Amino acid sequence: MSEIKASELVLNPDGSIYHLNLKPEHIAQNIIFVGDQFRVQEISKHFDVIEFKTQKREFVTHTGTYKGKRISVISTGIGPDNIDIVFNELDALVNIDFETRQIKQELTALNIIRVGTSGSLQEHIPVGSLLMSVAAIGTDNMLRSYRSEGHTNLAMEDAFIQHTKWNAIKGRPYAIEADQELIAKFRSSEMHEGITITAGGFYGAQGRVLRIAVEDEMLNEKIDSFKFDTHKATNLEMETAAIYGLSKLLCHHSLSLNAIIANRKNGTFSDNPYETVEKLIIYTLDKI
Ligand SMILES: O=P(O)(O)O[C@H]1O[C@H](CO)[C@@H](O)[C@H]1O
Ligand SMILES: O=c1cc[nH]c(=O)[nH]1
Repeated sequence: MSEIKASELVLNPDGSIYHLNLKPEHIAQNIIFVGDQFRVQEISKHFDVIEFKTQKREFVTHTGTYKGKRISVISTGIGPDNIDIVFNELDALVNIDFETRQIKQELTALNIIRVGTSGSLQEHIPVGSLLMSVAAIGTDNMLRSYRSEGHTNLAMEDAFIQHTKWNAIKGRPYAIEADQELIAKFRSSEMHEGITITAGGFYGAQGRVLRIAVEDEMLNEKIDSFKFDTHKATNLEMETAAIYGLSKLLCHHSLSLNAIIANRKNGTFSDNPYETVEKLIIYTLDKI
């Protein structure tokens, strides 16, 4: 096997991976992703001990233990393009030997839980709710750079395209399920469940109009009435489908949990988003 070149697997002078600034020994097998870098400390403040901290750009990592369980919390920043960076670098940390620059014979699967914020599309899921993404549909195209055939749910993609009369100029949405064992572990009566729509932007891509007209002004209403099997499309955010897609391609286990801070149906935004995020953090740490 030929070695992966310096231009492809980029390491810093100290041997850490390029953007995340991490070496293999710095990360746990259980990982929590957050978007906002300041949310990392809101999670690690609950740890018994923090053994390691680092930051480069928006990528902050704290590794420690919570009730004896080793966990790393990593901020991804905003959007699927950032997930591409974080996911590939995390996978390299566990599955590529940095000395030989070869893929390891024995691969490690990470458990990744996203603790994110999101906007609900449904009247019955108000701000302040918690929601688990049982599946996600990405409208951002990030996964389409990879050979994703055979990994995505074609039937769900087709149903979504048909239901929304999706304009092909925006690319083909990709649909992926969450890890079934993690769904079972995190399920409870406190948690709504639904299909999350991951957008490549906060404004036009989520149907928000300030000064520029959107390509399809009815899109959110069409998404709001989309149902596949037993689940409805419930919420919009910017990372989940990308996480599920790369997890599937690289054989990791992922689940995305959402603190609902906006309700697009009735036009409301939470007065106290941090309270809902804190509720989700406690919920996650107690189940992980
Ligand atoms: O709160 P985080 O985790 O960043 O998640 C949501 O908030 C950001 C937009 O404000 C996007 O990243 C979206 O997915
Ligand atoms: O509406 C929302 C709220 C949070 N994050 C998003 O991406 N969209």
